[in-house]
Amino acid sequence: MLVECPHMAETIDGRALARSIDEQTKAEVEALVAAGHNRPGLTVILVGDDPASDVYVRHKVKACDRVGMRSTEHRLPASTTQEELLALIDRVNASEHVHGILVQVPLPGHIDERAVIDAIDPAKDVDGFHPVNVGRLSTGTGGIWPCTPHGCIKLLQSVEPDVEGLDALVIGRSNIVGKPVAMMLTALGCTVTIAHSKTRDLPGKARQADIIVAATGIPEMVKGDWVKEGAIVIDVGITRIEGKDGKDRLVGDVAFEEVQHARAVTPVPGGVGPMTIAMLLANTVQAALSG
Ligand SMILES: NC(=O)C1=CN([C@@H]2O[C@H](COP(=O)(O)OP(=O)(O)OC[C@H]3O[C@@H](n4cnc5c(N)ncnc54)[C@H](OP(=O)(O)O)[C@@H]3O)[C@@H](O)[C@H]2O)C=CC1
Ligand SMILES: Nc1nc(=O)c2c([nH]1)NC[C@@H]1CN(c3ccc(C(=O)N[C@@H](CCC(=O)O)C(=O)O)cc3)C=[N+]21
Repeated sequence: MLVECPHMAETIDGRALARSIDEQTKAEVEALVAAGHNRPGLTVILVGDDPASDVYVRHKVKACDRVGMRSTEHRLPASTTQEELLALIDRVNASEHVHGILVQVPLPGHIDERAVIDAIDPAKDVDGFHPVNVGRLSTGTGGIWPCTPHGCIKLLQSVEPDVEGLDALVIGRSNIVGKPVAMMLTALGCTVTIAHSKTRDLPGKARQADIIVAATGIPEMVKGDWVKEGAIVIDVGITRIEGKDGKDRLVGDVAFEEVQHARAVTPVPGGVGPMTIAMLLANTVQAALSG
């Protein structure tokens, strides 16, 4: 008997794409070292003992090893003062072995995140959060691009290299994901709508979109009937919830099973997350090359 196979969306493999970017990064690291440069190095600063941040920091340090980069970790107690943190940033700004600096966010409440980001040398700001890099992205004048949004764009372009003229909906307007990804899509020629918690008729707006980037942190908020047939869906959200078996599992902002009429969709885990780390390493090599 012939069974009609229902149309399935392509699941975009973020791990595979991250691996291929890592290979390129590794080759660039070795080329720099062969040319007599200091081995590219990343410093990760973690304040406090947030377990989720701890996992990410360990992932980052392991990833540095894989591509032959130096990595240093600074784990500071939650009681660290802003002055102490700023003094550490001054030191790593000045170190010739450190090409990239990442201060894990969120920071404890008594530390002013803005002041900390502003203190990082923009040339070493591999998160792309410093106002100089934000300004460079928004004016199309280079700079270091933030990792998660850049990873989203690479995933999108792996299915559709030419997005000019397409309608894109970005859900979320944070400085680290929503705003910069909207800026990148605009630069590529998309017509971009930025939605957030005050947006009216979000499902209606989503149905118009050729591209949806969901970055809210609300598990499975993007339902099947929000997504137009043939759209491309990039799921940035990561929420840890307790599964039916009592074990933790990660869910995205998109109801993955319901959007199989899309052209392509990124999974969680295995989509944007691994790409974020690959772009961090790529940014560190970029910083080492220009330093
Ligand atoms: N894969 C990765 O590498 C990364 C994943 N993440 C994940 O991405 C998600 C977003 O992160 P981040 O941008 O930092 O989060 P923020 O909490 O800073 O921003 C969330 C955004 O979603 C909007 N929002 C909240 N509720 C709704 C709603 N009901 N309808 C529409 N919009 C809504 C908010 O709107 P408003 O501004 O009006 O409040 C806000 O703009 C999180 O799950 C986070 O864990 C983040 C970074 C990296
Ligand atoms: N200064 C700063 N820069 C950041 O880039 C930054 C940050 N602070 N704070 C926290 C968020 C979150 N983030 C992630 C990175 C990798 C995965 C990742 O690798 N995720 C895997 C799963 C990992 C797991 O199993 O937990 C995946 O989606 O497949 C997820 C999330 C970076 N962030």
